[in-house]
Amino acid sequence: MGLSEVVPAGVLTGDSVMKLFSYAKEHHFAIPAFNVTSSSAINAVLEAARDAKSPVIIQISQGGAQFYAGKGLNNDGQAASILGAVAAAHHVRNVAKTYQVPVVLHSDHCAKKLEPWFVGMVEADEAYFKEHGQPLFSSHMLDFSEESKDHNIAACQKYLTRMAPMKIWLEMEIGITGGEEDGVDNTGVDNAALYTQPEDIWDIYRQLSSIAPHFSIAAAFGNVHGVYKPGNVRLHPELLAKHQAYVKDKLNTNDEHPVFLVFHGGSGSTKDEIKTAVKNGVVKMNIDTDTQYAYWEGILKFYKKNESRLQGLLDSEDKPNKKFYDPRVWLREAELSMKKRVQEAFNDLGSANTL
Ligand SMILES: O=C(CO)COP(=O)(O)O
Ligand SMILES: O=C[C@H](O)COP(=O)(O)O
Ligand SMILES: [Zn+2]
Ligand SMILES: [Zn+2]
Repeated sequence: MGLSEVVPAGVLTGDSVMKLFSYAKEHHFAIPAFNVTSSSAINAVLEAARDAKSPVIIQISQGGAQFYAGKGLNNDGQAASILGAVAAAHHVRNVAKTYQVPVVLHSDHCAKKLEPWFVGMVEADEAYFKEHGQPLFSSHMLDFSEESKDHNIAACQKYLTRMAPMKIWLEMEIGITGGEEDGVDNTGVDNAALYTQPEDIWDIYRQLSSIAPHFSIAAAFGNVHGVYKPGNVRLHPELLAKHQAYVKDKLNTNDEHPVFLVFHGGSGSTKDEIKTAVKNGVVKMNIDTDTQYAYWEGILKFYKKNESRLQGLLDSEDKPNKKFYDPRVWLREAELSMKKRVQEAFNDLGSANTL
């Protein structure tokens, strides 16, 4: 049975999200999550998913959401980031069905200082739920990994309880993703925090599963946002096996992978690292840096190829250059280049041809 018989096309919510992640775990593949900052990037991701016959996760960060609404807007109280996230969500909802792929619509890292952004999105979910019987988003990430473990878990419990009636998925982070995210600079963080312990996973699993089953854990195994010189990042996805075994033992279940795990900092990872992570129950891998670069590279190549036609309104023979500087032309090159990198991720994670 293909995935298209299990979940519908378009934005998934509630039980469908659980069905998708369970199906992925059962069939040993994961779904890539791409950060987007514009409708152009969203369309590129959807086009790639359609052509690769893959489900896909589209996610927006707080900064990405602010950009989506417009950097010219005031972001006091996260107003622009809330507005942008809602606008992006509506764009995805409006077009996803026509691309005929199942889409998980997700919001990325939300540190404590950005909490009003999270609350604003949940309010939008509640309003949408009142009208349509389902939330606006499929899932949200709450990233209180900078706080104490108890504080982190308590915050997740609070929001999971609020989201449970709408069956919104919650992704939480424990341990720390190195590098940078939304102005949180984790470049100098203590090494031990980059690797989560199995006991921590169990504490989280125990305390969240008592509220609702719709949650996943982004456990740190050396992950870093961004791409660095080879050798600088030490990823240990094999550690994830220990988490699964520990929870399996505590639960006394036959399920080899009781925990839904998330892989942050997917860019620059080797095919082997990705394979090992998926083998150990990772169902979602985030990719931003590599697709950002791919998008840019499309423009770079286009510019180099057509440099002489991109210097003014008219060329040296006074012929119009309109066909070269029209944003639909060079942004399309960006989209096609991004599409290629997105499709590479479907292949790496095994989600291609699962529909
Ligand atoms: O984890 C990510 C977004 O949350 C993406 O990380 P990369 O930019 O390293 O791919
Ligand atoms: O958290 C990491 C993602 O790559 C989002 O990045 P951003 O905060 O620069 O939008
Ligand atoms: Zn984080
Ligand atoms: Zn991340």
